[in-house]
Amino acid sequence: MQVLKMLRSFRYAIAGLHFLLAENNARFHLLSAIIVLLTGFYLKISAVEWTIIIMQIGLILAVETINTSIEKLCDFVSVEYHQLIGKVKDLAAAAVLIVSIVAVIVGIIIFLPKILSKF
Ligand SMILES: Nc1ncnc2c1ncn2[C@@H]1O[C@H](COP(=O)(O)OP(=O)(O)OP(=O)(O)O)[C@@H](O)[C@H]1O
Repeated sequence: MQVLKMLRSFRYAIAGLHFLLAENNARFHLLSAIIVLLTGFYLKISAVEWTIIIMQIGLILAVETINTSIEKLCDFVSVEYHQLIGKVKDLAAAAVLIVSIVAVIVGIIIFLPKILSKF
């Protein structure tokens, strides 16, 4: 019974992933993740570096998913312009911006020395 419930929740989560992939921002993040993974293979990064990079990618995709979810909820709650809805959406977008900036910095720290050493 418990296993069936878990499987059903998993199916809903997969449906959520489909909704997410319909969003342009999420597609951009996914494409960026693929480029970062390919760069990691090319530059032969270490196991620790892979762990950090994969954690960054997971964090961005998870925060983007929550941001998209908040946007949808806001659109349902208020179709009309409302200052507070604007604030909520801006805050959710800020969360994505924060993790993205951190990921770029982490990417620079890991990849830049390896790229420079190729020249
Ligand atoms: N109902 C609203 N009331 C007030 N401000 C809003 C409202 N809807 C959107 N905004 C403002 O417009 C910005 C962009 O909102 P929007 O819903 O278009 O998000 P988005 O980041 O462009 O996402 P997407 O392109 O994925 O739909 C929000 O961050 C907010 O400042």
